[in-house]
Amino acid sequence: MSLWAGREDVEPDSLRWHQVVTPYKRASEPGVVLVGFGCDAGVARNQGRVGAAEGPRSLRRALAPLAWHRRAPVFDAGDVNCHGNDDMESAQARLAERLATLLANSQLPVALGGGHEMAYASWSGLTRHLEARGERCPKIGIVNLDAHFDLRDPSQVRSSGTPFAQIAAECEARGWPFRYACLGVSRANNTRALFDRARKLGVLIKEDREFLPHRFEAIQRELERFMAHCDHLYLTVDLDVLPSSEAPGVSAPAARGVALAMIETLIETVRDSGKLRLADFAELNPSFDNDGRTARAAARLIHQLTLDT
Ligand SMILES: N=CN[C@@H](CCC(=O)O)C(=O)O
Repeated sequence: MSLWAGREDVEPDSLRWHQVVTPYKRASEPGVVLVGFGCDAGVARNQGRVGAAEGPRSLRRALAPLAWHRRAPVFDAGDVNCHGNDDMESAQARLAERLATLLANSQLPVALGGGHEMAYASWSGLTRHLEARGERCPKIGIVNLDAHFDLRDPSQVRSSGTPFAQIAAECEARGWPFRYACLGVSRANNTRALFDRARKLGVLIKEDREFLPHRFEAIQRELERFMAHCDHLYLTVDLDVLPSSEAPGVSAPAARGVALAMIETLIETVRDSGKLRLADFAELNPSFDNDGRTARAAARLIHQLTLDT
């Protein structure tokens, strides 16, 4: 909680996040709950640049000074931390458990990463919650804003590059539909094998180069059609979807990426669907974050996602 500090304005109605965020308690009224995932074991296993374990602290620092425009509260439920490479699966299980509990308490969890291996934990938490509620075959839509499919074959090693392949396999085992939209993917950074797997799995694919001003409305309509066929939405944002000029602090900076302005609009579209159950923001690596640009961009996106006015 010590990270929630900063400037205080004397004028009335001038609150900032750090003055409003309070520790989460089981009896807290419904609101947004932040949970950190201090883990980059998945990035290490995926041979990426480690450092994302420090992401949650940096994200809280970037959120703290932002102006407060919400009506409903925001709580901080602390961090789930990973203790070394061999602890990744256990950390994912702990995060899943915490998210399921928050969902059961009518909260909107927003998880702060951490490597993108957190996606498997987020989906597992939502699944656990829906199963406990007796939903037999929920249509969960995953909206992933990402330069990468993260559909690598998990049979050898599970990592930040495998969560959606793990989720697809679990959906198949349960007889559930796998509804996955990957928006912003880079052809140059995903092999043919990954594109083939994505096509076989029926993934809604939008490449980074399709995000042009005159095509953007059509992409939004496609996203709306995708969401219309889902009961519940899980939004996951890998910050490497942004251009490296806007997000240098990630494991794999994007040469092209999708502009923050467009990503923000997509996030608002998901927010306004009425179906959003949880969200996460992955891969922030403060060691490479010149001038805190990536943390600021992520904080702005979280701010927009959680606006309730
Ligand atoms: N979550 C990121 N996944 C990317 C990472 C690529 C990289 O670090 O170079 C992937 O597996 O392709």
